[in-house]
Amino acid sequence: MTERMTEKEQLIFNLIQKNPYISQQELAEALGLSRPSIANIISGLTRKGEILGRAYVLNESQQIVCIGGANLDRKFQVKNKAQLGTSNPIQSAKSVGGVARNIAENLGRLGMGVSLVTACGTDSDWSFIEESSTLYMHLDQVAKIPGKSTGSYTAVLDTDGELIIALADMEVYESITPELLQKQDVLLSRAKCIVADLNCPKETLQFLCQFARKHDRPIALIPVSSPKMNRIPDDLDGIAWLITNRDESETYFNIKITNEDEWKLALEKWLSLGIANVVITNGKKGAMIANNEEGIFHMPSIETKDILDVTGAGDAFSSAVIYSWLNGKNLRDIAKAGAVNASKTLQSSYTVRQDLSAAQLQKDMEELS
Ligand SMILES: Nc1ncnc2c1ncn2[C@@H]1O[C@H](COP(=O)(O)OP(=O)(O)O)[C@@H](O)[C@H]1O
Ligand SMILES: O=c1[nH]cc([C@@H]2O[C@H](COP(=O)(O)O)[C@@H](O)[C@H]2O)c(=O)[nH]1
Repeated sequence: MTERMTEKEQLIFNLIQKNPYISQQELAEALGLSRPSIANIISGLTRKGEILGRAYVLNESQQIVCIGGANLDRKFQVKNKAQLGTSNPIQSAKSVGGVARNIAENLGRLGMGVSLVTACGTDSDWSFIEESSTLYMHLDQVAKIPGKSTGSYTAVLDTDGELIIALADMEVYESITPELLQKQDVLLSRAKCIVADLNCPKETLQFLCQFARKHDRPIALIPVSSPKMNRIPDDLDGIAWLITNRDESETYFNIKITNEDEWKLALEKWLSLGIANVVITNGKKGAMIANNEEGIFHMPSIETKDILDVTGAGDAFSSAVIYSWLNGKNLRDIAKAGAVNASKTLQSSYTVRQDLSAAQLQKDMEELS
């Protein structure tokens, strides 16, 4: 039988119950007792089994908060020339994807503390994503929306692996509203960096950019496809990073990038909108990176043989850029880390390379220079 609590023990017990984070000093002041007597009473409560332990409240300021898509990716590759209007024999594969989730996994594997904020259904697709992601990121802030399907991306490929059609069911991300994110204001206001993909609705991205400005937090925007470029916030002033590919920049500015001068001009256009650092990747042609202090650099792509799967190369690039920037590297090294991580990801059949770690990326950078 448990021993009864004394009157003072009961008072302290009630105060701790109301506020589990109350300090001994605060208890002492509230009850007009000395701090050592509070300590004695607390050990009495512990001995009696009324207090089981003390929780550590972690300062989450080191978290990178990734906001956006967590999809189930399905790949269907036809075995013979594709024929419309009939059934085609295929080989199928499924894996976890979604730009924000892919970046969160890359950063988690690189040893950073990461939280993913997304919306999902209460279905088996989410269980699969959760199981594959949980080792690399916190998933406590995921909003489960009953009746909605978890996001999915389905690619139908021809016999050489070229895309015939991709089908994107991303409706659930309409639930990533400013109201949903307001509930995460503590997490967001302490974030080491906010990374948002354009699966989020425009008003959410506008809210995040304003929030980042108000709380002086760096924010990186990552487009996911050309059609979603109309979600780019109207006011880009003070955005820390925008990492786009050629198509997305062409769509946004309604231009064509056919040579290095046009490529540079597009970077200058982004910088003139007030973004601090910009990247435009261009497949095999590499990437151009720029900011107002260091200028514009071209980082050629790394010659990559034995490409197994192109999915995730862009996300690997973006992740290594954010990681190297947070580690204080200069623009050239940042771009190089991006190119190296993308090249190694192309040689992996996984969307996020399974051998990625901070030490491995460092080794790859030394090998490929
Ligand atoms: N065929 C390739 N060979 C070597 N590197 C590549 C190749 N394709 C892409 N990359 C690397 O991946 C980066 C992103 O590729 P890109 O196709 O521009 O992005 P996304 O996949 O987002 O469309 C490039 O800047 C380059 O470093
Ligand atoms: O509208 C979207 N399309 C595609 C993706 C994701 O983008 C990744 C494919 O990237 P890439 O296009 O770089 O291969 C996949 O994991 C897919 O889930 C996404 O988040 N949103």
